[in-house]
Amino acid sequence: MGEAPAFVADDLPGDYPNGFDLKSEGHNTVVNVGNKTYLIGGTDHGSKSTIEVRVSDKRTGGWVTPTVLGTRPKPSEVISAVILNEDRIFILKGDSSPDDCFWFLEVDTPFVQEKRKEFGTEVVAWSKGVVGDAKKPIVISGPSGVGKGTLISALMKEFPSTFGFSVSHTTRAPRKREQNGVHYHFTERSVMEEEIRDGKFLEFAEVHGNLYGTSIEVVEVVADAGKRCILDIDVQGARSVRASSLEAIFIFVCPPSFEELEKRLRARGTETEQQIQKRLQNAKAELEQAESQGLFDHILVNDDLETCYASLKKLLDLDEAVEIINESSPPLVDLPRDHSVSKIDKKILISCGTRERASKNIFLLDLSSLKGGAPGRTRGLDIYTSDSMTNGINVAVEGDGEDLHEVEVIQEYEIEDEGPSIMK
Ligand SMILES: Nc1ncnc2c1ncn2[C@@H]1O[C@H](COP(=O)(O)OP(=O)(O)OP(=O)(O)O)[C@@H](O)[C@H]1O
Ligand SMILES: Nc1nc2c(ncn2[C@@H]2O[C@H](COP(=O)(O)O)[C@@H](O)[C@H]2O)c(=O)[nH]1
Repeated sequence: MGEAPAFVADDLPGDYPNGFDLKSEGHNTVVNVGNKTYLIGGTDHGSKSTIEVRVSDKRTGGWVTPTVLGTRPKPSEVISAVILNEDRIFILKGDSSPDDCFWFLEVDTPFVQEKRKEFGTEVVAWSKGVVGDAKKPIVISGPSGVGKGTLISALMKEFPSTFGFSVSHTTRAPRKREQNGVHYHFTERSVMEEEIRDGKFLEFAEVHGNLYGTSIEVVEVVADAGKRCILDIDVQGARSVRASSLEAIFIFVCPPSFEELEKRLRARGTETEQQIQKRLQNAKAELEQAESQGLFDHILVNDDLETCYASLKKLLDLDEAVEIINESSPPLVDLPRDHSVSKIDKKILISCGTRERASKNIFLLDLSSLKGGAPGRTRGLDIYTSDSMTNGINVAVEGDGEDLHEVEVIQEYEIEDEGPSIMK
């Protein structure tokens, strides 16, 4: 079992850090992961009003405020936590809306380890848990002028409810007809550099002499709208996303020939001769890198536009002009305010009821098929009610309900075949 203990002041290595005090005890949870202690919660949120995190290394003592990546959850008066794989903490917010009760705080995933090196600070990353199996984001790369934007526009036009475009930030000047916030978030280099230092970007790269980047927030906004995110980014960016926890499908679009690429770039008429030369020069390197082992899942040759678009739809499993709206809208669960959690293998048991009045009503959260992670969303959570489990589950609540954390599973439980039930 990897259950986090309930908050007790004695668990703290030292005094309360800033933003946490005695008043907030019930709103906090303390989790020990390896040599580190994580204090999650706090009441002194100020105007930002989000859950705070402090970290203490048992070897050095004292509290550190980490660099926090991803959207932070709103505060909760009832927080429970469970450690998963020693690299992330699963958080349940008992008094939150159904779409806001499951969260993951990544503390030592490969993404966090990389960012820790990059920033030279303690780093944690939030990711919201999504019930059900939302589809993976799509990363589309390829040399400038190959037709990525044209293909993406066609997809967005034909399937407006399915896809959401990740509007990048860039320091390049807008072209005629490009709108701020629609095609790009046009920004000053100094502002973008500061935001990069603050950890706001999933990835960023210097491309053709300008800075481009995908903000974590943009990807989360698309996911929260229930849409599948499409990222149009260069090969360096694709490499960074591949290294992150954001599980995506990576597609590289190739021109039929270098001459045709040059023709398209010139015909578009948006770059100066000098810029065209630079983009063509970079295209050579990008075409070579497309072959890098394990970087791209699919390579599409954009010769005839219609044929290429049909191939793209085929590999994304899209039926001709049939858009399934809300296909993956997640099932909802109303997590009771009074509950306790325990972990067995890859399953989490949520027992309802107060400590004084124990109830045997149990929800089971299956974590075995988790996908994705910070930044963005952790998908694939499955919820089962005690009704949908056979009587193979036999839970003994020890004592008089005083300590509901002591839940002992006597037999292995089975789940009926009909799949996850939807709880409201
Ligand atoms: N299959 C095709 N055949 C001929 N022209 C095409 C084809 N696909 C796209 N084009 C044209 O090529 C030009 C470049 O396309 P687009 O702007 O979509 O490229 P891009 O890959 O998004 O470029 P960038 O990376 O610079 O944004 C456009 O004028 C577009 O109309
Ligand atoms: N790494 C990233 N690359 C990006 C991003 N947004 C766009 N791009 C790539 O830049 C070039 C040039 O684009 P243009 O609009 O100036 O023609 C192109 O290859 C895009 O894919 C980003 O957020 N990150």
